[in-house]
Amino acid sequence: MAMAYLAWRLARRSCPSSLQVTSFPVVQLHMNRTAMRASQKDFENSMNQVKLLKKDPGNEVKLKLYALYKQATEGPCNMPKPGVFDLINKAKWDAWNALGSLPKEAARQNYVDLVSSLSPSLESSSQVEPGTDRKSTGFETLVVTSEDGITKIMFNRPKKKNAINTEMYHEIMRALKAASKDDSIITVLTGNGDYYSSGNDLTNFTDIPPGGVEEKAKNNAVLLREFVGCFIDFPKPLIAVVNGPAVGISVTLLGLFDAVYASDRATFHTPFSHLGQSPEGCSSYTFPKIMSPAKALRISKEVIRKREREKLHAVNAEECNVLQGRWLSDECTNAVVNFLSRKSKL
Ligand SMILES: CCCC/C=C/CC(=O)SCCNC(=O)CCNC(=O)[C@H](O)C(C)(C)COP(=O)(O)OP(=O)(O)OC[C@H]1O[C@@H](n2cnc3c(N)ncnc32)[C@H](O)[C@@H]1OP(=O)(O)O
Repeated sequence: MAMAYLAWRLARRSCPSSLQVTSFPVVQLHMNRTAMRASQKDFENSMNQVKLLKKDPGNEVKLKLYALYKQATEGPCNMPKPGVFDLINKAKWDAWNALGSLPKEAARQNYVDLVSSLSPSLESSSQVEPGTDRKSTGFETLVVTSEDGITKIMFNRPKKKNAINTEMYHEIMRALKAASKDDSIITVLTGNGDYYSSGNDLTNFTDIPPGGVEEKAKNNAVLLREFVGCFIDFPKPLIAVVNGPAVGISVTLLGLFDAVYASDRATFHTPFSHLGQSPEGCSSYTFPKIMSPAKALRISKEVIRKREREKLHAVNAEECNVLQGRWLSDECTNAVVNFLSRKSKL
């Protein structure tokens, strides 16, 4: 696909030609137990943070925290369904049961992310006066700043071409959730260094859980669906400043932005035939239909997006289901093994 042409087309919201179809690999290597112990530690820290919250987060959030806590510690809902007049326990049962078969690992991470979005440090930062420069700490893979009504989320793994690893997926979701509630008017995503982003970090598929590659593919499909869902539901004008080459999901998500500005170093690459991947980021829906002009105002975005939100979530779910299967194919596994071992041949 001609990169400059796609940059122009994305910016002009017209639609490029067709998408190539490939799938994604899952490689059988050693499980990273340290990473799992760290997330358990984060989980325990978050449970303590909940007790320090300065204000009541409200029943909806408390029910979500309860449900994620139970899912993370006990797995799928195993309580008998309370009677209709047992309102409190029925509400708790409904919240927990709604998580279905969400893996404990994912529930634990979601619990940590939710508490982080409520944590006192973020709460105090949302009280910062407009117009002051604020660099949000608490992110390992991003630099988040907010000034003059603009919250900027900058991918900050320049040594890895801003490849998006699991931590970065969660941090981008957390930053978007905070940006949706802060005092900014618009949110801008861009990259630090010479790349905007080289897309999914291909080592994401190397820490195989006890359930094997099928569980990994399922966990990644759950992560991808939640990640893309954050972009579908983001309420404010979302702007991409593509400062350099963009690859994979960092390109396919652009169809959910309200405006895309491309520097003269920007290129847009979707290596689907090379990696064997089916579309993600709702691109199977947005790319073929992007014709309307970029909408800068929040209200017009809501008018347009609310008609499509349900459809976009359905497209996201279907893309994730297809990807979950494709990630198990030999062609994808070979493609990523070749990438990850390429330098060892030098
Ligand atoms: C769970 C949700 C899944 C959602 C699925 C999404 C679909 C996708 O996003 S598919 C697209 C995946 N991305 C790629 O295939 C790009 C892979 N990278 C490359 O082809 C090259 O690195 C690139 C052309 C981007 C840059 O090439 P160079 O300029 O030659 O730099 P290097 O290759 O030396 O890269 C420097 C450094 O970064 C590491 N790197 C870069 N991109 C990735 C990546 N996507 N995943 C993992 N690591 C990446 C690269 O390995 C180098 O690391 P070191 O060797 O340690 O220096």
